[in-house]
Amino acid sequence: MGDLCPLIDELLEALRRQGGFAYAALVKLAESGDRNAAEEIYEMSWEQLHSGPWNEVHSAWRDAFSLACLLLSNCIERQTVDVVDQRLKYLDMGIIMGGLLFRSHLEFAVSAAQGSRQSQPEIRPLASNARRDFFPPPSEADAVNWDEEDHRRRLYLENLKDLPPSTVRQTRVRTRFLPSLETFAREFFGPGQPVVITGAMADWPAKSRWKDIQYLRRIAGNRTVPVEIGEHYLAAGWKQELMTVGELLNRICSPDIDSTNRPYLAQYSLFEQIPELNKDIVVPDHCGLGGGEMKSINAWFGPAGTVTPLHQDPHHNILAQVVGQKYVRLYSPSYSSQLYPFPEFMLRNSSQVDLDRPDFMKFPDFENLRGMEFILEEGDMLYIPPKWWHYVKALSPSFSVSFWWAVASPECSD
Ligand SMILES: O=C(O)CCC(=O)C(=O)O
Ligand SMILES: [Fe+2]
Repeated sequence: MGDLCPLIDELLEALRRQGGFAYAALVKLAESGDRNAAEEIYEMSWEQLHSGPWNEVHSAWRDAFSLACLLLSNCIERQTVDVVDQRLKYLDMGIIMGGLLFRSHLEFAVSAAQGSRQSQPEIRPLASNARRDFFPPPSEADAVNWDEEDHRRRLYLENLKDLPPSTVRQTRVRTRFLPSLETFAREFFGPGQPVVITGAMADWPAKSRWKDIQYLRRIAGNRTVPVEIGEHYLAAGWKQELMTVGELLNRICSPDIDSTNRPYLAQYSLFEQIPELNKDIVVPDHCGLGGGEMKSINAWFGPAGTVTPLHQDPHHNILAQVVGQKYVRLYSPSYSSQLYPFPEFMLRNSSQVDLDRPDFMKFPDFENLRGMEFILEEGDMLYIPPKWWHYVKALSPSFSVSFWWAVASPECSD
């Protein structure tokens, strides 16, 4: 723990400046490094982390939480049966909820813990009802032509009943097979028009690897991640839970999923936490356009039926559909007032209109609004320009990756 000392001193100084009772406990911890002190800090910082809005939690408390996780993971007795799993649990908690001060120590400890597993047998047995490959290839017999002009945009009959109703015929999105960067920039990026890019994911290792449950279990099965539970983030009863990827896979394969317990690993920086999965994806060249910077690369992984309600984001977005299919509805930002954004500041980028159960009495301007609707197929990339409203529903178990980037102009700096 020698190299931790300067960082602990830095943390102590930050907390001392903040004042409060934690300082004394941390001094004790720094001096003793014993388990009781680590537990004390864990509990104190956990309480602070949950004491108010996330962005108001002082960063020193997040760092204190990371440190406690790091120390506690080190305290797991070697004789413990699932010592690696328990260590990883603490380390992942530190990575997910903690600050950045001890991040590299946490990551190093993850590698060390995993290295020590080499000789141990494979993780957990599959749930009895789980199929090995839970993404069976679509059968032609189940498919209907979705659009006369575009036979590839098919819809699976069994899912038709679950799609959001439309009162007007929505328009199609434009589709391009492997457009050059120049074409993409001129026709879509520049004018701010969405497009489905096909054929651009052939070199993604993820395309074959992520269909295999055993692969995901092997790489990430015992890693803890934050999972959303419920219909969607605006619905009553929605919550977040920490669980391992193994547990998430069991739930995705379970026949008992309904809107109250549907899990969704949504908008999560999985590839920072698990760099091995990062090797399976390829950052699209498009994300360099505009000379700006990558804002975030997020995973979206869940069973059929996950919904992301109608909302807009401030960044350029390439949503890459790695496994499965998703139904997408898009509306231009020029229709924002007809989409009735929530008045509350925190929700102002979400529409009050529930696309699955639209209330035309309450939101009359929405009734005849024309958007785009289509199926995002496996291997497709959807470009969503900044501020375009989007609603997304998975039609099968699905794994997508979003790339958000900003251009080097004041309009998108946040
Ligand atoms: O795939 C989803 O469920 C939503 C994706 C999304 O909202 C985004 O990439 O910004
Ligand atoms: Fe979004």
